[in-house]
Amino acid sequence: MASDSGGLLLSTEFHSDAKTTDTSIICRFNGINYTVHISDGALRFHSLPGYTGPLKEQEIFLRNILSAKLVGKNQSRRPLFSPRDFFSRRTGVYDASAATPELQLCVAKRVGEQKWRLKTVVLDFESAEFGERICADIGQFIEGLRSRPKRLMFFINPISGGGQALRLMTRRIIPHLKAAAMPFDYIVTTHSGHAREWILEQPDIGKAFDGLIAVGGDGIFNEILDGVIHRAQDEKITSKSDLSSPTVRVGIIPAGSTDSIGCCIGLGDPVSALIHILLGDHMKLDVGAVFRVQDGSLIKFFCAFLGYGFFSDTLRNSEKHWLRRYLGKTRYMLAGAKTFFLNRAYPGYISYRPAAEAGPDGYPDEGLTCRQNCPVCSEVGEKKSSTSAFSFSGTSDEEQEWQTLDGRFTNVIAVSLCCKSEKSPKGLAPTSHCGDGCLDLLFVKKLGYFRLLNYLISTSRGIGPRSVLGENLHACRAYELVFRSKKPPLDGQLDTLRSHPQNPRPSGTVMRNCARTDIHVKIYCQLIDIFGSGLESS
Ligand SMILES: Nc1ncnc2c1ncn2[C@@H]1O[C@H](COP(=O)(O)OP(=O)(O)OP(=O)(O)O)[C@@H](O)[C@H]1O
Repeated sequence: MASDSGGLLLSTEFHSDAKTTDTSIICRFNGINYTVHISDGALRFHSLPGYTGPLKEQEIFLRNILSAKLVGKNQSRRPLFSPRDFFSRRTGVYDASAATPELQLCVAKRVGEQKWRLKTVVLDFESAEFGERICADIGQFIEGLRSRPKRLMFFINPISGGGQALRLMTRRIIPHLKAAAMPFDYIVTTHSGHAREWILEQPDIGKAFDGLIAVGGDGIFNEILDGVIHRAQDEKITSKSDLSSPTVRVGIIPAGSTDSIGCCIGLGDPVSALIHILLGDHMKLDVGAVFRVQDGSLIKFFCAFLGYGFFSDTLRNSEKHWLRRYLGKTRYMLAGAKTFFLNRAYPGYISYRPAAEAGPDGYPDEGLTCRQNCPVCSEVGEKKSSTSAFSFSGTSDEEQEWQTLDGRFTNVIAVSLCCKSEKSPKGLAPTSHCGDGCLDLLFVKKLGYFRLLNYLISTSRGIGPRSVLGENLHACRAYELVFRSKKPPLDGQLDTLRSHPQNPRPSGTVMRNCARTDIHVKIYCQLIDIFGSGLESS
């Protein structure tokens, strides 16, 4: 997992030319004269003798510089973010004949928790030659950063978040991309499934782009996810498949109504999410897959949440087109109120293969949460890269005993991330990890109105589900799950399971296409590489 906290420099890839670094180059920075040189991957400024102010030494980490350009001093004094820079009247072109050029650096800066912004730093040099040398060294360093994307493709869902995605793209994202000199293409989707179709049709997507970025909510991101995973496989995907990881990275700029995936990996703020993409920060994510039990065929991939019962009924009710287009986030409140008053419970016959290292009673309600450079995910990642037998299950040990459970459930959820959002600050499963190769399963048995309300309020206040639900909650961490809504002929044995066409319709965003089908859910450990660096430790 690559990450950058604040202004820390992480790279040692730069080997500056000794002649350049040893020479004293004098520049003016924030009105103060400094000698400047590059060492240990940073531009270092030392004030000249006689300076008595507080800013005797300063540094800018090269790792955080996104672009560097020389402009003639009298040609452009505008900051890089002036909207005028992005239209044809742009005039900031370096003129070698200008006697005193200035170097404009576009620098990523952490300005708060999970918040990054681009700043323009202007350095005035005594001579054009000095400016050119520093600019060339910075350019060479940036070129050498292999994790930095060179070209990006954006998919903008015009209906995400009640129509905010397009506005966000034109007003904030494109100006920042231009400031960072990042080449990009974009598609404004015209229909559901557009992004996925486009990805599947492209001959060499991994060569053309270093990242495919969703601008919208979790739905458009899942389309991209589905497209890139299908592209990476040579054969048809079934429940027996061991999937290859896509070569192209994916990303998300949150502009949807809930943006759960973005929130779980520290990308709740759109501009900060873009800056992580531009810096090339990336991490691995588990991906869940839903198969038909009957024939093992793939129904869908998911990256955060799979549900049956309360949350999925709410999502399904909120998916009505006109609600989505005009009501944005409010639609979840209306749909939630309707689901609450109906207070349905559904039968479920469940088998699951528990994860080896689950807590004392099978599930760690309190414990280590997934953060930047998470030790749990790193350990699993190392195991994955060193063991050829390692498949989806987080371990090469396939001998885990299957467990069974049945009853009537108000809510059944399987998550691969903590599923944080504005409505649930700690998430539906606060201790879930992004890349541990496990599903967190939460089975909420039938609840009365009072307990249901209590559960919903506590979720929105960040209180763990176990303390509220007690014995009404069965929670566990598992590698795979079989869910049936009608009693199976033989419990716990995958080979003998049959589908039941007369089953009630399962609900939820992921399950809605698999009406009347028994499902087999598997988690694929660290299958995709996503731009982002994880939640910062608070
Ligand atoms: N042009 C389009 N017209 C209609 N639907 C689209 C279009 N482009 C994409 N979609 C579909 O819209 C659905 C919802 O989109 P998305 O999740 O991005 O927004 P949202 O619902 O506002 O956000 P969230 O999922 O965070 O609540 C997705 O399933 C996607 O396939």
